[in-house]
Amino acid sequence: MTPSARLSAAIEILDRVLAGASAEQALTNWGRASRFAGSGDRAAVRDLVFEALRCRRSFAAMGGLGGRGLILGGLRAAGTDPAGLFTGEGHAPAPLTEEELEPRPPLSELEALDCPDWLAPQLRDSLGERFAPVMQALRHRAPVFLRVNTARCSLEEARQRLAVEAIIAEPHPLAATALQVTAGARKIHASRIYAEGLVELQDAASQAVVEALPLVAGQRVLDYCAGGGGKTLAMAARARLALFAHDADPGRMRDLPVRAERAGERVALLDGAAVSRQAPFDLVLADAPCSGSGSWRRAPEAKWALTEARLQALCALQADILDRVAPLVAPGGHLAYATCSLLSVENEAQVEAFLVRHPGWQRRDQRVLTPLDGGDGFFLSLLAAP
Ligand SMILES: C[S@@+](CC[C@H](N)C(=O)[O-])C[C@H]1O[C@@H](n2cnc3c(N)ncnc32)[C@H](O)[C@@H]1O
Repeated sequence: MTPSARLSAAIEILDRVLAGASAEQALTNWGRASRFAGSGDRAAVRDLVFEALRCRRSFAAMGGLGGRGLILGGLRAAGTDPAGLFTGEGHAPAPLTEEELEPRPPLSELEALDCPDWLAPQLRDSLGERFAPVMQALRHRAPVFLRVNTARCSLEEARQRLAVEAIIAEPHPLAATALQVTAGARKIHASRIYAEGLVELQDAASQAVVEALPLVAGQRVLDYCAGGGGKTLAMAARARLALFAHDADPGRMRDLPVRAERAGERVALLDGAAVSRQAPFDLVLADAPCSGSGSWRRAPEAKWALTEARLQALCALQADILDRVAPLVAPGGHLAYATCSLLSVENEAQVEAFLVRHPGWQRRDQRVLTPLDGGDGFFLSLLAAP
């Protein structure tokens, strides 16, 4: 595909996303219908689509809010003259209209930061002086991290084995298990070391959260919002635990048994009734559903889909989950509350309110990570039961 044809493909996909399709689904559908596109084309189109979604507000201000406008705005933001690519020849987008050629006003601060107006006060309050740098960081592609299963393989051994398959990775200070992949990331899924369960794709901040948990061999541990089980498996690699996983949507844990087997671990999946039967636990991790604001680099659509009503509903759900898991913790045990949110209303405020509702509980540790630390934004509060 020519560079212009890739732009046309991205425009078509973005139009579908703006009409309500998920980016992943729209990219998959386009890929299936475009057998002519090679792997380089697919990767380039994917990058164009995700960049436009991360920078949706600024690109729209520079080009217009539609697939064509976003791609146009993205070219202008990069200092590329769109006229050379929007030629109308072959599969290129049509030439610019007179309206598209009209000068645009300079970007406002929030436009330039790709920040929704309604959320800016909360993000400013939550992040303080880190507000602008964090919002800037969220406009760029997230790094790729691997978690090395250090129960079975050292970081250096993993690094060398990856290098043999042309995957270049370096240790990262956020977590002792983390390798940041600097080249060859697309080869990871097909690599032998991945098939053997010695490495998993996992953000470094997620790894740091698990590293901060007081896990000791022999403990009974419940991952209450397990999802795909990224943190469940990271906990399994830290110590020999009796490990249980639950999720309100059991379908999300579908791949967990296979992933656990690949890692050489055992995890018992529990439905709601089984959770009560198996309680109490020495540690319950509640990696709660949240705005996802810490991971907007990876899932940029979530930034534009979030509304005030949705945020309120998420906060109510988080409080409900905290109240449900508290009685599952053994006396003196721990409840670890985590979110990938940057908003204090989902983090510190949620924990403060829990401590008021549950006298006797004590906060033992609390950490806030932002993309400025290298990985996704994450919050962890470790609470000790009376
Ligand atoms: C942030 S995700 C978990 C990610 C996962 N821990 C990981 O590391 O891959 C939150 C999960 O909470 C689940 N969830 C939502 N409401 C819940 C509830 N009331 N009880 C338990 N899980 C819930 C969602 O289905 C979702 O899988």
